[in-house]
Amino acid sequence: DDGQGATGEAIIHADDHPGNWMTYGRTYSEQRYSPLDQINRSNVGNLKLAWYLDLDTNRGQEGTPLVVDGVMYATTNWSMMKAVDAATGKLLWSYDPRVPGNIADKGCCDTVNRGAAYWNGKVYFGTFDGRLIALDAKTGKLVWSVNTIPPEAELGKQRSYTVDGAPRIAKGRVIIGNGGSEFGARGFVSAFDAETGKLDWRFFTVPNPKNEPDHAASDSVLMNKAYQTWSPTGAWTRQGGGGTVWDSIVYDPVSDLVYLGVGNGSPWNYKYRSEGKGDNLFLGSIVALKPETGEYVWHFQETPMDQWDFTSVQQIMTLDLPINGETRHVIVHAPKNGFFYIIDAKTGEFISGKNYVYVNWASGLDPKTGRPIYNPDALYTLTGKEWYGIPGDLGGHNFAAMAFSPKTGLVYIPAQQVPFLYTNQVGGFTPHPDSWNLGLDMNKVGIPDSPEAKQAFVKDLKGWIVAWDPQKQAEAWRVDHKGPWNGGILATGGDLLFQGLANGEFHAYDATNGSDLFHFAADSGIIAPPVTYLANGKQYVAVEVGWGGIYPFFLGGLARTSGWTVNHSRIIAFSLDGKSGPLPKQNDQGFLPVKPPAQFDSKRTDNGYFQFQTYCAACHGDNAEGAGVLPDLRWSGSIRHEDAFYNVVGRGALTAYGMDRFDGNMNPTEIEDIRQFLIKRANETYQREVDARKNADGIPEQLP
Ligand SMILES: O=C(O)c1cc(C(=O)O)c2c(n1)C(=O)C(=O)c1cc(C(=O)O)[nH]c1-2
Ligand SMILES: [Ca+2]
Repeated sequence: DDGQGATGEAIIHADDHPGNWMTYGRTYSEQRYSPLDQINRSNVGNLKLAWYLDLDTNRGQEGTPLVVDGVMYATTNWSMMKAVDAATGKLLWSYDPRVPGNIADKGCCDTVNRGAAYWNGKVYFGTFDGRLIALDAKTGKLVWSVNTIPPEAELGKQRSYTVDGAPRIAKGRVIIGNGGSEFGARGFVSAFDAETGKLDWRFFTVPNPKNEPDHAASDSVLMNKAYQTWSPTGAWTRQGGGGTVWDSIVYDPVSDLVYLGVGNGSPWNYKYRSEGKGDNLFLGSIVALKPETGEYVWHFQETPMDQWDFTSVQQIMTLDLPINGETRHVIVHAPKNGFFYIIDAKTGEFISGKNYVYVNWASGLDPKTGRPIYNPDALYTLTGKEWYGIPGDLGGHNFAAMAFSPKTGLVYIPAQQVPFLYTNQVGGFTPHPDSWNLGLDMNKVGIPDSPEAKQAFVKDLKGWIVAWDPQKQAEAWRVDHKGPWNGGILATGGDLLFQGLANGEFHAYDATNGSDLFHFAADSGIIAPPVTYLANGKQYVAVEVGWGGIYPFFLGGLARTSGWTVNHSRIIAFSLDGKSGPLPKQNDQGFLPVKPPAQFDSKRTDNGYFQFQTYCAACHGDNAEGAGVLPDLRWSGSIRHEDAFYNVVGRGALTAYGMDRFDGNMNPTEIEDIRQFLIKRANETYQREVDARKNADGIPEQLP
């Protein structure tokens, strides 16, 4: 017995039953390539909607649905699970773990969920409040549920642990990480027995603040190797250090290793975090572990001294690649920092790396070690000056999955350009409970303030597919999109690529040259990756529709430049003989501008802006302009009266809908300052937004 079990063998031999999609990236290699070819270049133009299922959450949908023997298991926003007849879209059962509404603000980036794992008749998924749940795949009944966050993780006022990534299963162990590095967190992953839910091992990705044993699998490597790369007294000792594993965890049966994609530092500010000293292992790294024990095997650090939110959590893919006449089993990786890495999957040896998007923070990688050659100006926490970084905190590529086609030899990356203005917090590191704690000036970061700089920033926003040739380490061709934050990619044996876009269109492209062969109006922005499967012998392509995630939350109104849609979250599925026609017409005007109160106290609006940017902007949009996912506060009824506003923001009248109460963070005067600021912003922008609704695309001509 090699410990794989029947499901492990089925995933390893996925191509023997290509009708299923049994794990997040379809195979352990996470290539997101399906050999199915009933739908191909010659007939994809006839693709039709086969069914759709409206979801009960109109927020970001990032899930990869699994399909096992004709049943689809889809996770949706607020950590809900739905089992659906994959041929008809009929709901078979659903499971709501009842995540408390007031914890939406404990995560940085929308209450999303990226998917489930399947093993031996059970489906597994994580919840935003930190649980891992196993359900009977047939009935949807609870088998077990565990809290993945240990008490010793110190869930304190400044710490936060949320789970939104898909669990992966290696040799009967369910492995799951979490998010939280924007608030304060110490990253770790846990492995649970798939049958019983019993904790098997745990691995912390950054050292114990006192360099003491955690009695975890990571103890020896952290104490012997990692601790020396941190200053002993930096803010990380209180703030956790970061390194959350919030997305990619991959088991590779060829090397028999588990790979973790490790996230950014906490706080972001390297000067405050580690007194400007050390590489800070294992931030921005891939770490390889033994699946049975969690024992450390190797690591490769992509971003030493992280200060840009350059997570290496982005999808880890393995493939066999001819390099200098020899086939090597490698990891290919396109993390946020903008470089495409090829790494030996067994040893972690750096083979090569090249930027797949424009980058200004490094001029390249050292050809021997793979260490970035820094632009000194990019080390803004050391220079003390502002830095307009490309990529910015959202990366050249974020959670949207890339795909590889063994037929073309190309990797297809949903790439983007979203700059970020990095500005240090002055006067030392000051954390705020329940807020992003970056060590950056929240009034100045992100998007530049002056109208000219803002216009230039909008011009810099870009989104496209890079077809990347890993053998040449060069771009083969590209498909341009309207803007950033488009969906993940699926490649198929029909020589097709499928991708949903931020502007609400679903497309099929020719995998050999990018020609646009099919598009469908899904009416709402798509950020999730499509899957394909067979039901009753017929090929379907399906995707979750729903606009959200961090991009529209934080960029707010500017995110509309990717294509304005109003969110109606759904699962949609296509086949060549689909009969479900176009989607029904829905409200396509979004949150309509409502004439605001005329009066506001201009002595209070500056502090209101400060409080808003600190506590509200990450969800309700920079400078109070919404992007159509959560309520646009400029037009909210509650800004019309001081008490009404305080009931929502201070006392939590809307906690059931995901709006936490903030009376523990701000006093009534500060909350009223925010209301005054919102009325000011509503007056400044009302006419522009009314006029914008008359444009065909609903986007203001003058942004900002
Ligand atoms: O540092 C972290 O712990 C953390 C967590 C998450 C998350 O859990 O979703 C994101 C990020 N960082 C992040 O940097 C990021 O760009 C991001 C985008 C998204 C998303 O789902 O839209 N999540 C996250
Ligand atoms: Ca982060």
